[in-house]
Parts: sequence; C-alpha cells; structure tokens
Amino acid sequence: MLIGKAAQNMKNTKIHKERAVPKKNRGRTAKGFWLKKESNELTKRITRRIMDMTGFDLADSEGFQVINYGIGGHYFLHMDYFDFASSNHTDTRSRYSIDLGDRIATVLFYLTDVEQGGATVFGDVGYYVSPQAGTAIFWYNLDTDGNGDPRTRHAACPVIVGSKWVMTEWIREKRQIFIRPCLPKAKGTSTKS
Ligand SMILES: O=C(O)CCC(=O)C(=O)O
Ligand SMILES: [Fe+2]
Repeated sequence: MLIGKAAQNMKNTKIHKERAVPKKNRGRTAKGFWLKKESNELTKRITRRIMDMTGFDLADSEGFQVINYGIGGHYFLHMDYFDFASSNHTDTRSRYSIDLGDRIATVLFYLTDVEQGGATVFGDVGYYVSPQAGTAIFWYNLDTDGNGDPRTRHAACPVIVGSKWVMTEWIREKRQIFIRPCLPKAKGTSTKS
C-alpha cells in the first residue's frame, strides 16, 4: 500500500541543502515521494508505532519519505543531521527547518527484501543492515548535547539485483526538549572524530 501510493508520484530525490554532507559527495540515485503522516489509517498507525517505539513526540516531525532504488541505485556516505551552524539559511524553508530543530533521530523502514546489495552501512562503527521487508532500524543522530554525532555517517550500497524500497522518518529535536533533555557529557567522552 505504501509502495503503491508512492509509486505513482516518485520524483528524483533531492538532498536538503543544509545537510552536513560535502557537496562533492552528494550522490543519491533514487526516486522519492513525501507521504504525509496523516495520509491514511496505515500512516497514522505507523506514526503511533514510532511514538510508542521511540518515546518521541512526532507532532512537528517530517513526513515519511518513501524511496525507491533501482539496480545500481545507492546513496553516498552522509549524515542525516543538518549543519545549521556552518551554513547560511536565509530562505523561509530553511528558517522553518531551523525552528523545528535538528534531526535528533532516524527511523528507517525496509519495505522490500533486496535480492542482492542495498545494505545500509555504518562504516565508522562497523555495522551494516541488509534490507528485509517489514523490519526497521532506529538511531540517534545527535549526542546528548544536541551536537551531530559523526559516527552516524552511513550509506546505502548499490542495489545489484532487485529493487529496494525504504521509508524514512526523521524526528526533529525541539519537541523532544523534555523527553530527551540535554545532558552534560560524561567525563572523558567525546563524539568528535
Ligand atoms: O536507503 C538506505 O538504506 C538509507 C537511506 C538514508 O540513509 C536516508 O534516506 O537518509
Ligand atoms: Fe540517511
């Protein structure tokens, strides 16, 4: 159902210009579609599930992005969080984006199996996940100070055989102020590489 709804409306995916990704590495060869969280009973149910699963408040969070990768489709190494501090955000969309806060966490749903290839790889921590329909992964993009954690850098490997469909929910930070308050760093720890 999610794929059916998205399939009629797919567009080449764009990457937010304020993302913490060097321009030269901005490779994503995939098609995407933004699905509103309140589109239908299924998306509403998934939204409730994410809230139950993560404890986060999704009221201000982004819609679901349904992404399809064909053969060879991939997404270069990137972080999901933004880089508000170091770029110039003057247009209204960026302003709005800043007001919602950074992407505190990501939930990535795998909507299909992929015969070969298509794994999501977190190289810095030596971890990868092969797509399996009906499964999801969740990770925090920000540390407890609210800074982007570079260890979350990840990529989608090229699809070798088959077609890969995923759906992403990026959870914004501001609403979570009392749910995951900023905590001082434990002594001697650092997420900076
Ligand atoms: O398709 C994947 O495995 C990863 C997708 C992703 O990293 C993203 O959409 O930000
Ligand atoms: Fe990502």
